[in-house]
Amino acid sequence: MAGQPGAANPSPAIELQGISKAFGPVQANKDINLVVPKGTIHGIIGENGAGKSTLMSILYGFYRPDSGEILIGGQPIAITDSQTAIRAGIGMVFQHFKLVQNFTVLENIILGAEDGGLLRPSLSRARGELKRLANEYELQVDPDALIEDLSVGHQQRVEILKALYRQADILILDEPTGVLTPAEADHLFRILRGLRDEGKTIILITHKLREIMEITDNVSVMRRGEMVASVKTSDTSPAQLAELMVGRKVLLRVEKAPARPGAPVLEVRGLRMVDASGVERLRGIDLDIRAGEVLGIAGVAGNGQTQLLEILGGYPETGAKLEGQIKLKGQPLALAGSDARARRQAGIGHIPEDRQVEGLIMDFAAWENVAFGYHDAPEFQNGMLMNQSAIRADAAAKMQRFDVRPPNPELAAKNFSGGNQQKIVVAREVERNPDLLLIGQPTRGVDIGAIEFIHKRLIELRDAGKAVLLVSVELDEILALSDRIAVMFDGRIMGERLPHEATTADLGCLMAGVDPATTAPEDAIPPAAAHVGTLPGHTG
Ligand SMILES: Nc1ncnc2c1ncn2[C@@H]1O[C@H](COP(=O)(O)OP(=O)(O)OP(=O)(O)O)[C@@H](O)[C@H]1O
Repeated sequence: MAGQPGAANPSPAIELQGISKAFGPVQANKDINLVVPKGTIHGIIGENGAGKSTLMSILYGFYRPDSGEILIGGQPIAITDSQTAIRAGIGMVFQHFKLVQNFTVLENIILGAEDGGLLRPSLSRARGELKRLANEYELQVDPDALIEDLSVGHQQRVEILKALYRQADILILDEPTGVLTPAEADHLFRILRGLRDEGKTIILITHKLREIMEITDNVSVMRRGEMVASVKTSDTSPAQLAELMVGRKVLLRVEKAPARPGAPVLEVRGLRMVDASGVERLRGIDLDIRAGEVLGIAGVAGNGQTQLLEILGGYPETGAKLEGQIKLKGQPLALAGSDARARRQAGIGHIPEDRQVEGLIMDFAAWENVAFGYHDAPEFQNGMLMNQSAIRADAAAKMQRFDVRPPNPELAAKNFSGGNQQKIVVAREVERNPDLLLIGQPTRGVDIGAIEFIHKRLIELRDAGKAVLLVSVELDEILALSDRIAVMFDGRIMGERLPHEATTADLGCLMAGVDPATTAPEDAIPPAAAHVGTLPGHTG
């Protein structure tokens, strides 16, 4: 193991000694040692399933370690539950927020703080304190807004405020930028730097090496349950970190030959959608994708991309009104009354943006999820019955090929790490060889080794003459995979570019609703677009 950064510091903020934790046969953490000096930002990276979330859950009192010791500020402490962690000054911002959706911001912030006997605030004192924290840390949010009405970026602010309200000195953030726009990610980083500069200690779990290089002081690498290195960020490089994580060299770019587009596979004309509350989400979309090409749709989340994928995939939002035409290989597809099953049978595969809600049934075993939507395929039938052993064998083979870890088809989907859940969905859809693959945020929460793998599979599908519609908020990913790029803004396609002629500034303008081709140069770059050039990504 490389030298522990700051090991000479007499009382680091956090010290973990020999932490181990098993879940049945899976050794999620194995004899982990970690030292995090006070007042630093410490990155933790590692492949999906490496054990990062387990380690942080131990620190936050969700799991008890099987063995090992935790020291906070030099003092040994038994963190038996999250109230103990909170009292020890630890705050956690989860990947999937833990806020009560139909409570207000203020209610969420004080919720739980009083049970711990930490603070017994009157509502007006709490409101005053919240205002002070929000101003001090640039975390403005309306205290009376309901959580369900806030954007994900603002919900995350509430999570951070909640930790600060409980006087956290140590803040753990698990994949905080996965759901943020580039501008929101920049803002978050400014806040984290500010917190560090006033002496708080921050642990950041991320798969994005660019973020590690940009914001952390030290970085620790986990592989298969073990801590394999802890280094000063300025002494390392993305390529070295990638190799430490995966145990081999990783291509940090996509290799592909020029596309050879064939006949049109998908033709969309004048697609409009008004949602159940009367908001027009799609305002007349026209697009074409040919066999053998990837059309990338760039855009800030929330500009209609989700609705487009859902409509094409056959499950528009309940109560939505639709208009327009969709043709698949020249055949019109019904807009009304369509369903996901019919679309699959017609040759459309779909990897939805939110794997936990739409891609998987979390309580079902992996083998059931690998067959999900395809269980009536002839090879899975045994007369009138489902051939469960064929489905299990098929799932095991696909999980093996996609390197899902652990490769255990009997494990419930919820017990796989986030990235491995995504691999299960990708394996299911890609291996069906659809004529058209719809794919939303394919690599959200996925480690670099798996990104390399998923990108390769998508290009192979393209090279086998299939059409791919890729929606991603990661501009790096759009630029690396697409043969053509369309930018969506406010329910419309703002413009189309070829990847070699697209610049991030140009795409950023389109993403902010300005077409530089039709706008005077001095007006061309709106402030929101200026952040796009610093989009956090994986390549160094
Ligand atoms: N409650 C559980 N029951 C069974 N196995 C579990 C449980 N929680 C985690 N695991 C397993 O422990 C291992 C470590 O998982 P963990 O979630 O800590 O990984 P991670 O590094 O955070 O991954 P990711 O980057 O995908 O979020 C994985 O093999 C996972 O399947």
